[in-house]
Amino acid sequence: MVAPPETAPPDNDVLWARSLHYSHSGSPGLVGVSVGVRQGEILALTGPRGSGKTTLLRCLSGQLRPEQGEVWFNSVPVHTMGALARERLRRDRFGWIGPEPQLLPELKVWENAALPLLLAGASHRSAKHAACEWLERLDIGAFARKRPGALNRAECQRVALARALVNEPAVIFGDEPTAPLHRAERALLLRTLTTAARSHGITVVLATHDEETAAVADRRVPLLDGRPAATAPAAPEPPGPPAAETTEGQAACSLSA
Ligand SMILES: Nc1ncnc2c1ncn2[C@@H]1O[C@H](COP(=O)(O)OP(=O)(O)OP(=O)(O)O)[C@@H](O)[C@H]1O
Repeated sequence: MVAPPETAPPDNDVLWARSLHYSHSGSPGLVGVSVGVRQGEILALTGPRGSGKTTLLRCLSGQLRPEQGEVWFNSVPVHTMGALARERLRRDRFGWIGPEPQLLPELKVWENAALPLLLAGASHRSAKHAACEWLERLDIGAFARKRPGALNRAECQRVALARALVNEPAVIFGDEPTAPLHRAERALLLRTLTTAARSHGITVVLATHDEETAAVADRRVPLLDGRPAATAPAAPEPPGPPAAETTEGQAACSLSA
């Protein structure tokens, strides 16, 4: 009998990553990040620009293979999978919503929303049915037969959300999903995403530097310079600024932490 690997993830973590390292053409993106995400949890990866949130999200979702470390989805080791298997995993079990909707302009709205199902080989009829149901739930059913060009930015982002939800994924990854939206649109998208996730038991991992977006999460994992913020090396002491500047600097630090 083959002994289970020593590093197998805890049972209640749907995603689990250990000691991830990744560099972009030699410059460090992730430096030893570990994180576990529980079933049904909404987790926010927070931190300033360039702190490694997107790189971590892409490693967790199988888009990037870490140079070192492990990523597990349930009991499946994602870090040892080949490109094709990771592609299938992403298509069948994961949903993705990025800062731009990235809809195909030549396809109708429902076809855009149905893409993961159509690519997985679902019948045209069942894919259309599922896509239209999600578009209705997200209050954009009326646009199903239009092209994306007829929709505004917030409506397009909701189509992207329908596409992320259409295969009822185990995990949705959101990379700054509210970035292109105004305040009211942002709140609506977040409410829609969290309601859909809670009602369908979908786990959500959000990368964001927006406080309002992070506030919907059950838990936050702050990153800094590609590391968990708590373990990032402290910045060198600046040479003694005037008292007023020190106060301002401290306020800026506490906002970005
Ligand atoms: N394709 C790339 N080529 C080179 N360096 C990259 C690339 N992508 C990311 N990096 C670098 O890796 C580090 C982490 O970037 P990453 O995009 O993961 O951070 P982030 O926290 O998501 O930032 P942002 O909010 O700006 O997207 C940064 O220093 C960034 O400049």
